Amino acid sequence: MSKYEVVEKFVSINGEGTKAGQLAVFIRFKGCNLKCKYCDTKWANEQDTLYQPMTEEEILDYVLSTGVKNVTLTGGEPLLRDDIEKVITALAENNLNVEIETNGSIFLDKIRKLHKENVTFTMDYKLSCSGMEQSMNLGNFDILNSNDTVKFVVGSREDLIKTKQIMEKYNLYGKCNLYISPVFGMIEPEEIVDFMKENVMNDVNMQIQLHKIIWSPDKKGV
Ligand SMILES: C[S@@+](CC[C@H](N)C(=O)[O-])C[C@H]1O[C@@H](n2cnc3c(N)ncnc32)[C@H](O)[C@@H]1O
Ligand SMILES: Nc1nc2[nH]cc(C(=O)O)c2c(=O)[nH]1
Ligand code: SF4
Ligand SMILES: [Mg+2]
Repeated sequence: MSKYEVVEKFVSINGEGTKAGQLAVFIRFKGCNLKCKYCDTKWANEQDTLYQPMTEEEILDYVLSTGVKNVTLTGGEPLLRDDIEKVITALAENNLNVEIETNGSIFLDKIRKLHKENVTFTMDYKLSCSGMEQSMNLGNFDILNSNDTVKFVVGSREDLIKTKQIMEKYNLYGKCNLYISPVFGMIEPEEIVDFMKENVMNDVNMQIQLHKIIWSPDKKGV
């Protein structure tokens, strides 16, 4: 049985997305194929970062031991491993709500074809401030459904303008949950609200990462 490189596992309040404010178990996997300029988890992607090798069974046992029904697979980039579907299937078959935080560069078709209703994507669309926009797999917009989320992490007005353009170009309003999130400390949340009001952006959610308010913004394990 293959082992997955888990850099941290913890229970916290989900600070982001449609389940923000709810308890969730986090499994953070090592390594990423992108290098977003703003990444708040760079440490998880360094070659020499320590990790706990865990089988899918050990991951499942840990999640079940917490009694928490929401689980977020994140990283780093959780979908880097070809066999990650074994972890996803094991969790989904135990009636857990499985959220996959993914960076938008990996085609989601294979995981969607598992046909698990309780597996949802929270997919970033990387904007200019990340420096990774060219890595986006635009085919994913045809795969996402109303249970999924596209998250736009914005660091500037330019990013906000592009966000609106992408939402319109790919007709995302009403198709899936839409979230705009500030790059922490890089843009005032008020600027996002003003932009949403200026453009009457109905059906869009503005978020602030709750865990960076509850704890110190760079605290691990929360
Ligand atoms: C650390 S990433 C891991 C999952 C995946 N690699 C991705 O980027 O979606 C989890 C989420 O944190 C967001 N994030 C990373 N650094 C951030 C920052 N400095 N401010 C706000 N959000 C940030 C990412 O955009 C992503 O939505
Ligand atoms: N509390 C908390 N909620 C989160 N939601 C998504 C996270 C992530 O890093 O993917 C995250 C995180 O790092 N902490
Ligand atoms: S894709 Fe996610 S983990 Fe990778 S560098 Fe960007 S924010 Fe960090
Ligand atoms: Mg995080």
